[in-house]
This record gives sequence, C-alpha cells and structure tokens, in this order.
Amino acid sequence: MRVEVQGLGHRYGDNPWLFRELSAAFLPERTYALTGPSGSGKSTLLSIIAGWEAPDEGAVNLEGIKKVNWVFQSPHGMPQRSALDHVAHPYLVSGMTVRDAEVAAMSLLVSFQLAHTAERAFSSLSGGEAQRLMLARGVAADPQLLLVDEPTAQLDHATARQINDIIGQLAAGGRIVLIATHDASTRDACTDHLDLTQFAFAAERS
Ligand SMILES: Nc1ncnc2c1ncn2[C@@H]1O[C@H](COP(=O)(O)OP(=O)(O)OP(=O)(O)O)[C@@H](O)[C@H]1O
Repeated sequence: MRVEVQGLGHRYGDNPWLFRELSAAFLPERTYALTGPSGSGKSTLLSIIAGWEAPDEGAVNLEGIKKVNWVFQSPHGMPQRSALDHVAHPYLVSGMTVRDAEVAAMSLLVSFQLAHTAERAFSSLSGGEAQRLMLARGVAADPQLLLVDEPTAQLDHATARQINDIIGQLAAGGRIVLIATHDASTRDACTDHLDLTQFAFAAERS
C-alpha cells in the first residue's frame, strides 16, 4: 500500500503555478507534515490526492487504498449528540452491533485522551477536545489514507500540544496520514516532512 504523486503541477485558471514537478511517495504507519506558507497549495495538494481536484500536470497513484477520509480544519459535529456517539457512528455504519461499536469507540476515546468527554454533548467540548474528537472519528472510519487539514490552526499553543500528542496514533495499524500544517510543533510531531516551498521554486523557474 502506498500513495505516490508524480510530476504534479497545479494552478487555478490563469493564476501563477502553485507548484510544479512535485513527486513524492507516502507510506503506511507514517505521518507526513505538508508545510509551506499560507497560499502555497497545501490544501490543494490534499484535494488533488483525495481526487476532488484534477491536477494540471502529473498523476496520483493510490495503490491499495480503498477508503480515504478527510478531517477538516474546523470541527463540525452534532451539537446535542455525545462524544461517544460521534466516534461510535462510523463503527455502526461498518456493521458493528451497538454494544461493540460503543466499546470500540470508548477505546479510541481513551487513546485520544477523551475518555472524560464520552457522555458530554459535542457543543460542550473545548476547541482542542472537539478537534481530537474529529480525529478519533476519522480513525474510527478506518481509512487507509487519512488527510488532515490544519488541525491546530485555530488553537492556542497549549491546546495545540494536546493535538500533537496524539498525532502518532493516527497512523497506527498501517494507515498513511498526511497533515497540512504551518505549525512547527505539529510538523515536529509527524514522522516525515514535505515542504512545498521547493516545488513553488520549480514553478517560479517555469
Ligand atoms: N478553487 C479555487 N479557485 C481559485 N483559487 C483557489 C481555489 N482554491 C484555492 N485557491 C487559491 O490557491 C492558493 C493556494 O490555496 P491553498 O488553500 O491550497 O493553500 P494553503 O497552503 O493550504 O493555504 P493556507 O495555509 O492559508 O490554508 C491560494 O492563493 C488560494 O486562494
């Protein structure tokens, strides 16, 4: 299983190229920080890999990937439903019984340091808790490829640390994880780092 991008280049309409000649391989059990200044194309690269956006140049090969999941920058949940419900839902969808889904969800809440929130309504969670819950739900859906867009962008330093503490767990079980971020501490929590700046230079030369 691997994700490979070859010679990717993208621009929106007549705007300048965001990046060109972007080739990289992403492997299981690893978390990749995609970094670069605001506007460098981090979210665009995630969209291209997810298949939402067609690249102007190059190709994406998702080898052995059956399911892709995306965790967005701002946590969105069902205000009145509990944290446990949010994480149990993907298990229920996969066909588990209610009891098994709740046991599996509780175990994920524990490893994402959210056990104390299990019975609380989503609307009562702090920003950091809500973001960790979205990550736990993303993992519960059991994708082979997890795309995460700026998980710490809206959080203060201390809260961002709570997210960074659980980043290592996102790739458990052989998952490939790509995280767009401009937070240095989030980058350091990842196992690998791809800086888009170098591919912006390739675009400028063209
Ligand atoms: N659908 C679109 N049509 C036109 N321009 C777009 C579109 N989506 C993004 N852009 C532009 O492309 C550039 C790259 O956007 P993108 O969101 O990929 O960057 P980013 O590195 O993720 O930025 P940030 O760190 O601010 O989230 C930006 O200038 C953005 O305004």
